[in-house]
Amino acid sequence: MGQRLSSSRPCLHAPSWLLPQPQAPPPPVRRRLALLFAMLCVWLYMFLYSCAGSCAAAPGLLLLGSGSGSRAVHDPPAPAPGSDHRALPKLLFQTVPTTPLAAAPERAEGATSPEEQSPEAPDSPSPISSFLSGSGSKQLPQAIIIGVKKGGTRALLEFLRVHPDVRAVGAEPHFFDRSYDKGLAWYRDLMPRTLDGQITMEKTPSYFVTREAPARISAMSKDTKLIVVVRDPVTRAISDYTQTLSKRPDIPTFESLTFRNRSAGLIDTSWSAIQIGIYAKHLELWLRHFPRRQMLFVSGERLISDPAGELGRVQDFLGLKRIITDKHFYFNKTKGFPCLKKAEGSSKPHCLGKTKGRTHPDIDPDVVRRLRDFYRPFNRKFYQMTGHDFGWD
Ligand SMILES: Nc1ncnc2c1ncn2[C@@H]1O[C@H](COP(=O)(O)OS(=O)(=O)O)[C@@H](OP(=O)(O)O)[C@H]1O
Repeated sequence: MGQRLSSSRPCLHAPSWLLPQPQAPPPPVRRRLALLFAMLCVWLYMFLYSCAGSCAAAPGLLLLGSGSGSRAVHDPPAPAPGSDHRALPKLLFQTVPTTPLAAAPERAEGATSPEEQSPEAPDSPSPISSFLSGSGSKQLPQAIIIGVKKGGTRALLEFLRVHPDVRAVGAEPHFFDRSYDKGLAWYRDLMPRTLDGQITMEKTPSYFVTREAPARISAMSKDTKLIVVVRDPVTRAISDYTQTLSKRPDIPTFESLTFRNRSAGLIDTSWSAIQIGIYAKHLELWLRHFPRRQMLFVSGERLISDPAGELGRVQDFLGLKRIITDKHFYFNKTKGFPCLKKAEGSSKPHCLGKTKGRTHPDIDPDVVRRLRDFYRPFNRKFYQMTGHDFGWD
């Protein structure tokens, strides 16, 4: 273009200084402008591309949003000496009460923390992602984090959402336990839009202990992949209690709630904080509807000590490219937990909210020991059922 301009000048048969000043900037400037424009286009393209699957989390855009947004063990379970192993067979074959936790006092005040419904976990697509996913559609989830309460389910979902091929509803839908009568169309409408190749996910930790959930999820799709984040049941129970205590500071002590009869050493298995941790019993019901290969058990402890390692297993299980790696995490000393260097749809570091990673009250070591003895046979059974020793004993 620069050449054409200069070659046209002699045609005017006039000295160049007599010619009118050129309208367009000199060629190098135009070249630079063109380059700048091209770079802007590339940047814009990359921005829109990265937003297609993730801008739902960009708070500034939400207002404009239009939609809703080891070791393998094969040994037989061996009850430890002194443990309450008499309870094992009975509990394993007992049916879990209908929506058991809903009936428990802890559930009355809501199992979900405010975080579960807060904008920290938004699920509405941004205008940009809506624009780009105009061809996208809402799908029923192909994978669900079904539990366990206080296992680390929020951390797992927030970490997974970094993956461009994962779209997840932020709040807990509680469809298969509380809202099943609303129907699958209602449930699907809660989901974010997805493009081809993207996976739709949700997490509701109470599903794991809801008797009807396995059959209901299987009726939706037998192929649904199920993820369970499990954590030492004793620590889990204390975490559960800590959450309740934060809302109702007047509740009895953990120690007194633990026992039906303390001097007789009888553990109160009707207390949901205790019952949820009998993982083997709950798992039995799931295995009646789903093959084990369709379930992934994530260690809540390793999710803290090695988040990238656990996320690697989860990505493999979901058939996703391993995109989330160590590079995505840093350890935040103040929080005392791993955090994301960049949250989904943001360039800022992101730790989970203050309801995650609470300080637990000190519990009488004797009660902790008794609980460890109580859970040991159930844990062993669980290791055997899952093929993984989670190392809680
Ligand atoms: N990265 C990171 N940051 C903060 N917290 C983390 C993280 N990874 C796992 N955890 C643990 O997650 C526990 C809460 O579990 P859930 O998210 O499943 O709780 S809930 O059932 O949804 O209420 C929470 O339990 P508490 O420590 O008892 O608060 C944490 O220990």
